[in-house]
Amino acid sequence: MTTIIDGKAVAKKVNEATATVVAELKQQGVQPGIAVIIVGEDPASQIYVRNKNRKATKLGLHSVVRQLPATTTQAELLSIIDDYNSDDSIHGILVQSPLPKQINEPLITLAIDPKKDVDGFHPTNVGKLLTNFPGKYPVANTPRGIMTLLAEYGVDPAGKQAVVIGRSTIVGKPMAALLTNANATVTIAHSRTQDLKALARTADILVVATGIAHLITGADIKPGATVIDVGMDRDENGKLVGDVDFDSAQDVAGLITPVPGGVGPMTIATLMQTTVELAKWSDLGE
Ligand SMILES: Nc1nc2c(c(=O)[nH]1)N[C@@H](CN(C=O)c1ccc(C(=O)N[C@@H](CCC(=O)O)C(=O)O)cc1)CN2
Repeated sequence: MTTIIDGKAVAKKVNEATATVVAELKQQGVQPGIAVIIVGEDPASQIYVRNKNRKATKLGLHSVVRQLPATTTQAELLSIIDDYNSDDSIHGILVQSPLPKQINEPLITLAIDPKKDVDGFHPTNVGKLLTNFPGKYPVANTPRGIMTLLAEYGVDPAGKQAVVIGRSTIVGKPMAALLTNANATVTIAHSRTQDLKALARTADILVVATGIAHLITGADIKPGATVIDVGMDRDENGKLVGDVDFDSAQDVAGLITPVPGGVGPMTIATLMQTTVELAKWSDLGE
C-alpha cells in the first residue's frame, strides 16, 4: 500500500499553529511582519507572491509587497533592502527568485540582515545549518517543509540512505544538510552524476529537485522508498507535473508526494512559520 503524502493537509496544520502563535505575540504587543520584494513580471512569481501576501494577511501578519520594475538596478534593490533591514515592523525580508539578469543574486542575499533572512539563504545561516550550529536561525523553507512532511508521516531519516537529486541553494543543498543533521547517509546527485538512476534506486528517501519533468520513473525507485517530488514542470499539454512520473512511481514507492498538493503548499506555510519565529527571536529575545 502506497501512502500519498497530503501536503495541503500538513500545510493547513502548520498554518493553524502559526495563527495561534501570531495571536499570542499580538497580545504581547508584537505583530510579525514580512516584506516580499518582487522584481519584474514573471507570471509564476506574481502568483507565488500574491499567495504569500494573502496567507500572511490571513494569519494576522503585517505583510508588505514591494513590486519593482524589471529594469530595477542592483543599487536600487540594495537600497530598498537596507530600508527593510532597519524597519522594526519587518521581521522577515524575502526577495522573490528568479531575478532579472542585471541583478547579482548572491550579493542581494548577502545584503539581507541574517536575522531577517526569512529564506535562510544568507551564508551566515547556511553556514549555521551546515555546521548544525546550536541556537535559532532561519532555514530554507522548502527543505524545512519537507522535513515537516517526513516527521508528520513518521519517516525518521536516521540511518537511512537518502539521495537528493539537485544541488540548488533553495532546495538541494539545504535539503542534504537537514537530512545529514537528522542522521541520514546523504548523497547529492546532479546533472553530471553518472548512473543517476542506479543511484536513485539505492535511496530509502529520494528527493528530486531538478526541474526536469518525469525524470524519475517507477523503475528508478527502491520498493517501499519515500519519494519527495519538488518539481513544478509543465508536460507537453501544459499540465503541471513533477520531476517524478507519479503514475509509475506510486506502484513502487512506500510514500510519495503528488504534484501539485505535495511539497508546494509546505513552502508558503513554512515561510509564515519562519517569519513568526524571526519576530519571536528578535522582539522577545528568544
Ligand atoms: N525567494 C524565494 N524565491 C522562490 C522560492 C523561495 O522559497 N524563495 N521558491 C520558489 C517558488 N515558491 C515560492 O516562492 C513556491 C512554489 C510553489 C508553490 C506551490 O504552492 N505550488 C503548488 C502548485 C501551484 C500551481 O498550481 O501552480 C503545489 O505544488 O501544489 C508555492 C511557492 C521559487 N522562488
